[in-house]
Amino acid sequence: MIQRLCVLGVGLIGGSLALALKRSGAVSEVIGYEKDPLYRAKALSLGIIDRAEVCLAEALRGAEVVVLAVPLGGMEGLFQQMAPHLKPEMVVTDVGSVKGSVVTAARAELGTRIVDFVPGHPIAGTEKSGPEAAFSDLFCLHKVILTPLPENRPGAVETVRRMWHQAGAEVVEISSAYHDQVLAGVSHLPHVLAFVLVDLLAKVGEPQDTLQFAAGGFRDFSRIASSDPTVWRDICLANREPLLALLDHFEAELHTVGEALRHGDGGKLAEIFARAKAARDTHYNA
Ligand SMILES: NC(=O)C1=CN([C@@H]2O[C@H](COP(=O)(O)OP(=O)(O)OC[C@H]3O[C@@H](n4cnc5c(N)ncnc54)[C@H](O)[C@@H]3O)[C@@H](O)[C@H]2O)C=CC1
Ligand SMILES: O=C(O)C(=O)Cc1ccc(O)cc1
Repeated sequence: MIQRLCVLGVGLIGGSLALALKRSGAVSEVIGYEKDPLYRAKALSLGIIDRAEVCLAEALRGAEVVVLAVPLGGMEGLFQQMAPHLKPEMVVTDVGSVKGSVVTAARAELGTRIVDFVPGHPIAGTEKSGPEAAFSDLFCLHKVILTPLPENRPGAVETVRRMWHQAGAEVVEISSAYHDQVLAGVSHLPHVLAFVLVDLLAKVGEPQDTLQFAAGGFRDFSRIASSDPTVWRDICLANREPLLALLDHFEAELHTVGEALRHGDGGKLAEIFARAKAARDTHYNA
């Protein structure tokens, strides 16, 4: 049982974690540190947090576990501001979608307290944001990736592992470098593609005219283009190297498709489409 949890950034992910832990009885009290006054009030009225603090030192006081749940661009500043207020045995974790940049910032700012910072990333979310979008089931049966550091105190890793387990998630551990490479492919590039396609369609015609003719496939593919632009700007910048490498690769593959179309090469198109269908079916329909 966590006696006091401090959530920095009470939006979709921070809010959902607080609700999940409250529902399972895994936390006694949740303190919220949230920069947006409207979100602060909403999180209180929805019962996501028990107390809102506008002073970071006050928010951290007496917390057993601190969770950074702000967009990636805000992580380094928070590490810097929180460092003087961290007490021994206070466990700190984050939910950022990129791990290398968060680990670099934590190492730069936390000094010896790095032993109790355990990087994390729930592989669950939606295209919505803010406390009103939070719900207690979000992490049920979803994976949470931890990328523990060699410096970590084993007890700190165990505390974070137990917290996510109590929120309903399955916890796995991998390295932060591998995490960032894999997530560039299964999450970051797909979001970029969805944003770019919807932007392109919006530029060439009035969306209300053209989207009325879209079927379910377009709705499925484009849903993530409704995600928060700040959150996604930060993710792309934080993971720019793996994302750029993959984008180059993707451009080359698109060029191959373009050439096949230009030459009426149906065999090539069918070969690519069949390989993709087999890979997806094997994973989802197994
Ligand atoms: N959206 C998603 O589906 C997922 C997001 N993540 C990660 O979770 C983190 C949060 O994302 P969301 O919950 O989606 O965003 P969100 O926009 O719903 O929540 C972020 C909250 O942090 C607050 N905030 C921003 N800067 C702050 C600061 N310096 N101090 C205090 N509060 C601050 C915002 O006002 C907002 O309420 C991001 O790092 C993102 O990469 C991880 C998994 C899934
Ligand atoms: O909306 C969706 O389906 C997502 O893909 C949510 C999501 C967004 C960011 C993450 O780091 C993890 C999951």
